[in-house]
Amino acid sequence: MQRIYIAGHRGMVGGAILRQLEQRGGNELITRTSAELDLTDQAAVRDFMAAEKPDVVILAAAKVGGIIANNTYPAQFIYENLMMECNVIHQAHAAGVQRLLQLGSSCIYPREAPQPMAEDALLTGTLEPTNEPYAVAKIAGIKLCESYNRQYGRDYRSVMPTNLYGPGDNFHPENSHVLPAMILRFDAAKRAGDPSVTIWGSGTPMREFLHVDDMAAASLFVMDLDRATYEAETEPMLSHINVGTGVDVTILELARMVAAAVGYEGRILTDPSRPDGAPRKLMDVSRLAQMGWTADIALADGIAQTYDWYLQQVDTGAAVRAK
Ligand SMILES: NC(=O)C1=CN([C@@H]2O[C@H](COP(=O)(O)OP(=O)(O)OC[C@H]3O[C@@H](n4cnc5c(N)ncnc54)[C@H](OP(=O)(O)O)[C@@H]3O)[C@@H](O)[C@H]2O)C=CC1
Ligand SMILES: C[C@H]1O[C@H](OP(=O)(O)OP(=O)(O)OC[C@H]2O[C@@H](n3cnc4c(=O)[nH]c(N)nc43)[C@H](O)[C@@H]2O)[C@@H](O)[C@@H](O)C1=O
Repeated sequence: MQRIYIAGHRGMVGGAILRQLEQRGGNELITRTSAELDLTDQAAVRDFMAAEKPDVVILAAAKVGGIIANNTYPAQFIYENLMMECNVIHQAHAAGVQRLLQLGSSCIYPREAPQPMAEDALLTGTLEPTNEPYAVAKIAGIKLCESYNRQYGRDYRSVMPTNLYGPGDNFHPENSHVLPAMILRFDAAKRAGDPSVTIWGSGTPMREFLHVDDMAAASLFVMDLDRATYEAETEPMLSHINVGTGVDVTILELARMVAAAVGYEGRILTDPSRPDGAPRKLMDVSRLAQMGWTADIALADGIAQTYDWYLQQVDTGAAVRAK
């Protein structure tokens, strides 16, 4: 039995990891909401780690949002993420935690990185400006883990997810990521009988989408690897692993898929006044595949399942997260 602290257990990814660990059974799971433990508060995190002394920490808490949120609140994205990473990683070390898994993001890679983007593309070029502050914080997270491993012999691992979606996502009209925003907008247009739906940007950027249940499974797969296997695959100085499907679509293709899942038959218009962001960010997932993990949930199935979940929330009057 291990005592596992899941930071961010009410979020989309943390929630999925919590569900899978609960299904497994056999471990003691430790959780705190942000109201109970603000991870940007160094003293509070120090006291928590010292009192709880978990065996394993999973860092799935972060300041998260789509392209407009990243571009509108850059100070919050860099400050809160750096603080959470520094506090959780350093105080875990100070409390003797030997294994930690943290989540980064595919936006750590340069805007013009060769596609698909392999782990060693890190720090080889200029970042996408719309999310540079968030990406810098996520790169710092990788380097924190690498540094504690090098200096103190810790076993701190980093997974770099592609764009994620699924139950528990944030359905805010401005601040969310593209997939929940489209579900919200196409569903509302269908209900209102609107003749068209407008999506942001040119519709030409390409994105890769991974269902959150696959992401949770991949996170636990990486967390469970024995140290020799993990280090053989990551090399001592390269402590992060890409997680994705290896397949991407254009934003316009995505819009057509969401419209089909929702049953919306009107026109799809684009809005060039909104930013496109990175032209493409397809993950090279060969390392993780070599270790034995590949994604399971096809995008069309995942969208249909997420839309069912969304309708169930709306129909039962349960709150859909929108922040
Ligand atoms: N969603 C995506 O498309 C992608 C996500 N990621 C990464 O995956 C991880 C999880 O993201 P996701 O689940 O989508 O994010 P969510 O926004 O769904 O969840 C984030 C969680 O972090 C917690 N949190 C935020 N600030 C604080 C704080 N100051 N103190 C304590 N807890 C805090 C919140 O806790 P509470 O609910 O208690 O307030 C929240 O539940 C993040 O590292 C993110 O960067 C990477 C790539 C893509
Ligand atoms: C996960 C990732 O998420 C962010 O990066 P992003 O991939 O650009 O994220 P996004 O989901 O917001 O947009 C994807 C694409 O879709 C287009 N798009 C169309 N219509 C809507 C729309 O209605 N909403 C949104 N948000 N985008 C739309 C949008 O213009 C863009 O071309 C990062 O900041 C970074 O934080 C990060 O790690």
